[in-house]
Amino acid sequence: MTPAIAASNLTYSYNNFSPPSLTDVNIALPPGSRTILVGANGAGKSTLLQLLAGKKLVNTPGAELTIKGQDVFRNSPPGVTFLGTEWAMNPVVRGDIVVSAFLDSVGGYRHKERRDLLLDILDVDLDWHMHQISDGERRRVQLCFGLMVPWDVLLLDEVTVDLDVLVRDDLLNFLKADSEARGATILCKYYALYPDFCDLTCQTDATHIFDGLNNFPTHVAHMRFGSFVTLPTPWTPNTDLGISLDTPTLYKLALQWLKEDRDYRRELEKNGQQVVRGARRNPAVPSDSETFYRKYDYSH
Ligand SMILES: Nc1ncnc2c1ncn2[C@@H]1O[C@H](COP(=O)(O)OP(=O)(O)OP(=O)(O)O)[C@@H](O)[C@H]1O
Repeated sequence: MTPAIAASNLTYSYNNFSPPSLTDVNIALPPGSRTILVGANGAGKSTLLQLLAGKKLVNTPGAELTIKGQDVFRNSPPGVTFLGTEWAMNPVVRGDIVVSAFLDSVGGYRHKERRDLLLDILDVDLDWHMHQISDGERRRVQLCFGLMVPWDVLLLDEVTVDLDVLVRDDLLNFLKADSEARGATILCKYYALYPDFCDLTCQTDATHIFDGLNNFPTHVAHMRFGSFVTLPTPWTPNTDLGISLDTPTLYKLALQWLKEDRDYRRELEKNGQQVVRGARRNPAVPSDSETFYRKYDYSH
């Protein structure tokens, strides 16, 4: 079966001076899967999503990046939706335009049923003026606009971050049901802004009132320094991912992976293979600002 999303021999650098942001990435995601990418800040998650969306050209010899079997840059496949945060910065969507007029102007009438369902889920007021709403409200309008056209592959980069918890949960349930009903594929970043509802509502087992993020993915994957430490792997709360979790939830898994990332990085720092992060605490060495400002000190 042709994978919905595939990358092979993918190495990518933003410029010639810095190390690659992705190194030899090889993944294949089946149609209908919902994969969550876990990894520390800077691991390469957004870079991968943007490359898959065809927003940047990969020019490494031998690298291949396909969606539904088609090259994402040279032969852009139809039915791919990428939703990223930069949309909200666009002056057009911050202008004095009423939401109903905005949605009409982008063809909302062609997808009435999905548009209306999304308007309800995302709790959007059609009379809002785009320049007078909060970031989270603007994000809801973006999601309504971006998701009303049925997609085969959905690439989500951080767009659920500023939704309130209830709207986020309803949206995840919609996305899961939609992907199951149409066999559509989702790839997104994991954001641990708050624990899964499962963690909040019960301590001992996985039965809970809300589905939350825990039941959303079919696959989870772990990225570190531009590579996959764990390739996309089928996820159920009982999945054996080589870690011991008494009540495995996505939140606990992500926390454990991120701790491993930090330990790994600190080990590299100790061995001099990585620039040391955090404050510089050697008192014998004045900081740059101290050296500069000492000459202005009154006591001198
Ligand atoms: N425009 C850019 N120019 C140069 N390097 C970049 C640029 N954008 C990202 N990088 C580098 O690429 C690496 C991967 O960044 P990326 O944004 O893909 O990480 P991420 O996993 O999505 O991080 P986060 O969770 O913080 O959003 C980082 O080391 C980052 O410094």
